[in-house]
Amino acid sequence: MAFLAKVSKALTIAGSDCGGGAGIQADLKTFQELGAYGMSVITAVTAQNTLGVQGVYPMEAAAVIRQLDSIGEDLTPDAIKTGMLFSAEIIQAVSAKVKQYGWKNLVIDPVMVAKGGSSLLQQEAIQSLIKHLIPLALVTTPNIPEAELLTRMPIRTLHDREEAAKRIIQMGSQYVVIKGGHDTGKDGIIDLVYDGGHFAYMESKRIDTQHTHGTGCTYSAAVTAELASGKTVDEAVRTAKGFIQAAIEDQLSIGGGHGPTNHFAYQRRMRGAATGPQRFLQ
Ligand SMILES: Nc1ncnc2c1ncn2[C@@H]1O[C@H](COP(=O)(O)OP(=O)(O)O)[C@@H](O)[C@H]1O
Ligand SMILES: Cc1ncc(COP(=O)(O)OP(=O)(O)O)c(N)n1
Repeated sequence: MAFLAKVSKALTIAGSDCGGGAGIQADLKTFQELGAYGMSVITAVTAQNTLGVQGVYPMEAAAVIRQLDSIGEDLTPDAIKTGMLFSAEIIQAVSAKVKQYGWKNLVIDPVMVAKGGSSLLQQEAIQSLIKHLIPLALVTTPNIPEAELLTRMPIRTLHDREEAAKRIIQMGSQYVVIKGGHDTGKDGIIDLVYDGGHFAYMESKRIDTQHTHGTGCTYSAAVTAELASGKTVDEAVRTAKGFIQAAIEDQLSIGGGHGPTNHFAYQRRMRGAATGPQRFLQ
C-alpha cells in the first residue's frame, strides 16, 4: 500500500501580483519553502512589477465566496492568512466563511497601500476590517502606516507603537506585531510583538536596499506556515523574522525598480548555501 505523507496546510486569501514579488505569489513561495502545502483564494488580480502597480482588478465577492467554499467543503487549512482584501464586501465574506468553517490560526496582514502608493484597500473598508475580521485574528501584522490608520493615532515613538498595539488587541486580535520597516530614522529595525500581557521587541539590523517589494506579505506568510505546522506564535514570529531577514539580505537581480525579496535564501542558508537555484545564476 502506498504511504500517504501528512503535511501541514496553509491558505492565503489575497491578491495576485503577476510580477511574483508580493501577494499570492509571495505567500505560496514562502509556504513551500517552510514546508507547508499552499492553497490560495484570489481576491483581486493586480498588474504590477518592480516599477509599480499598473492595474487593480477586484474579483466579484461571489467568486471569492465560491473559492472559500471549495476550500471549506474539502480541505481544512491548519492556518490562514489574509492580505489584500480590497473591499468591505470581500472582508465580510471572508469573515463569514472563517466563522462558518471554524478556521483557526488566522493571521491578518492588513494590506492597504503598496510601497509605490497604489491603494489596495478601499478607504471605507478599514472599519469593516476592524469590525469583522480583526476580532477573529490570532495575529495581526500591520506596518507602521497601517497601524496608524487602524488606530487613528500618529506613531512616532516606540511608546506610541505600544499604545497602538494595545488598541489593536482591544479590537479583538490575540497578538499583534507592529513591524518596524517604515521607521527609517534608525540603523536597526524593531518589530514589536504584543499579546495583551507583555511587549517583546525583535531587533535586527536595517539592510540598505531598495529590494523590499513584498516584505510584509512574505513575513506574514512565514508566520502562517509556521503556525500551520503547530508552532506557537512566539516561535512563528521569530522564524518569520529570520526568513525575511535572509530574504532581504541575499538580494536577487530582478527587474529595474524595487525588486522582490529572495524566497530561496532562508532554506539555502539552512542547507549550507552550496546548493539552490541561485547557483545557476552566478
Ligand atoms: N530594510 C530592511 N532591513 C531589514 N529588515 C527589513 C527591512 N525592511 C523591512 N524589514 C522587515 O520586513 C518585515 C516587513 O516590514 P515592513 O516594511 O514594516 O512591512 P511592509 O512590507 O508590510 O510595509 C519586518 O519584519 C521588517 O522588520
Ligand atoms: C497583490 C498585492 N498584495 C499586497 C501587496 C503589498 O505588499 P507588501 O508586502 O506590503 O509590499 P509592497 O508591495 O508594499 O512593497 C502588493 N504590492 N500586492
